Amino acid sequence: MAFLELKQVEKTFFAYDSFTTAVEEIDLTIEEGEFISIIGPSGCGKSTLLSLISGLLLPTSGQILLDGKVIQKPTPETGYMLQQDYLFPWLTIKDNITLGLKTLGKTKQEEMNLAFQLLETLGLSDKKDHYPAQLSGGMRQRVALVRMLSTDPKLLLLDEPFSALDYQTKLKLEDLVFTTIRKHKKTAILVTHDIGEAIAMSDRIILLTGRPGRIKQEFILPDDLTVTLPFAVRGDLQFNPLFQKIWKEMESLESESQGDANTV
Ligand SMILES: Nc1ncnc2c1ncn2[C@@H]1O[C@H](COP(=O)(O)OP(=O)(O)OP(=O)(O)O)[C@@H](O)[C@H]1O
Repeated sequence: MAFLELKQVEKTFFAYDSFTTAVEEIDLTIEEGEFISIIGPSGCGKSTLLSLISGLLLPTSGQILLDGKVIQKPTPETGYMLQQDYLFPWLTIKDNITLGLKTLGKTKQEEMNLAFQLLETLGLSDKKDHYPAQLSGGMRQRVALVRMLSTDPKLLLLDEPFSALDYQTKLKLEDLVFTTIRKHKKTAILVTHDIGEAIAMSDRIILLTGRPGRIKQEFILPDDLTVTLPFAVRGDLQFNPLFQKIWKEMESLESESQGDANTV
């Protein structure tokens, strides 16, 4: 049985006099421990696909199964990390990272240990009594990473988590997120506009067509790159040819993209 399975998934958004099919005919299987990136032209349904996998949205047709069970609503089995950190400004870092645990009724010290261990590993233990506004953008995203992992979800959904950061911080955080996710043997799906980031971080890249997004092509990364830190992958001899190959495919898709919503 596959860890995560998408079967003929379609999502259409209906408005009063129009409809938009964001994704269609999505068949995808992801094994436990895999790191997948989803790339594609702007508006092709990448975020919609993550929302469907998270259970925040339901498919119009088709099915999504996690560990053989149909996903029908958001559950603690799935963690989400977004471009914005959405930390609560009135809570300290400690309270922000333990909020999810408290919501699940996990308030014992041993149930909170993972959160505090992660805070330490990510160099933030001296910030636990600070408020989000006192932290830099990179630190806040590290807190968001801790918050996502502290409830020990099986599946991690990363929706452009580095895109609001400056380039240097982004590269450092890529390494940190990669190491943390691999160390905890999590399955992760990253949505990104950055082909380089997809190559540097994943085992496999899924390229979607323009809207409605369908799977156009899969790129399986060479084994040696998948165990190399993202920053070092960017300097590897295999990086540029891979980048060029995917870039060419992306470029051909940009020109094929459809316009806006269809009118009923
Ligand atoms: N809640 C919604 N209601 C109506 N249409 C929506 C909704 N969410 C997304 N869409 C539409 O679905 C399509 C796909 O949007 P989505 O945000 O998933 O694409 P994306 O690939 O993540 O975009 P980008 O690359 O620009 O971040 C777009 O045409 C968008 O306008």
